Amino acid sequence: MDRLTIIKVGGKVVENPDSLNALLDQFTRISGNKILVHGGGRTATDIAAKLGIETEMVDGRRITGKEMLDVVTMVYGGLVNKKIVAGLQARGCNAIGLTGADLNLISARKRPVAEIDYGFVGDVIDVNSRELRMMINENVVPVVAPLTHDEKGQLLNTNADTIAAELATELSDYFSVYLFYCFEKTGVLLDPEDNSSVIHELDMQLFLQYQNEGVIHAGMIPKLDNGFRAKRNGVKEVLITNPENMADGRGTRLI
Ligand SMILES: Nc1ncnc2c1ncn2[C@@H]1O[C@H](COP(=O)(O)OP(=O)(O)O)[C@@H](O)[C@H]1O
Ligand SMILES: CC(=O)N[C@@H](CCC(=O)OP(=O)(O)O)C(=O)O
Repeated sequence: MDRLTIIKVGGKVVENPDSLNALLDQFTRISGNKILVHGGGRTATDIAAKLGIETEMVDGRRITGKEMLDVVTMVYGGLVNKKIVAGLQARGCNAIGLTGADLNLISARKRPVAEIDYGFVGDVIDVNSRELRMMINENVVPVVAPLTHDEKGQLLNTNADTIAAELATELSDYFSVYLFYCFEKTGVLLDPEDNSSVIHELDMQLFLQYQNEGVIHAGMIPKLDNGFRAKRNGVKEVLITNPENMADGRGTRLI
């Protein structure tokens, strides 16, 4: 099977022009089939605040009311996605920006209300990769925003780490998929303040242990849950890394 590299880039890298440029430089250098999935949570929070809309996160997921859904649609589907596409085109990389609604790429259902009402947050039901594969085979580079739809006209907000894991899993029927979660630190760290304390290999048992000890917390927990799920479901390699180290395969490898 041919290799496919999927890079997911997080909000802290995206919001800073220098780190975004570094990421786009590295991404352009990756040879062969590739997809970029982006977040942008921090940009959405900033723009929502400017509009007087408060952000509330629960377990790394944004409570997405009607107004917040409009903000994330504009920020992820518009501002962030198109900035990245233009940046890649400037580097000679023939990118196309997509949400999960485009080409019916990712359908989802609104998360049922339990103890918490997440609002317009979508849990992925299906990934339709047919047209995506046609594009990849034509050397077009998809840039995917963290928005899904319910096939009845409702857009939904879905975590970008989840989008990357779902795409990687679906595409592993057709490609040998390498999934890189790229964020602002060098990998999963023993000490979150020390970039030299990278855990080079992480298995499920160690993940649970570090989670219990509080070494791994916050946004890193859902990221690793997604990464391990992708690995269990056929993705060849999952690496947690940063823009500088991703090309060399340095960071935390899930085993
Ligand atoms: N052990 C750890 N190593 C590295 N980061 C960690 C760790 N535990 C918690 N984190 C936190 O997880 C965050 C990454 O998760 P998140 O903000 O969701 O990333 P992204 O921007 O890619 O969506 C880091 O910014 C860091 O604060
Ligand atoms: C449901 C949900 O939480 N969606 C995320 C989607 C963006 C995202 O995941 O961005 P990062 O990768 O930058 O964190 C959010 O709105 O924050």
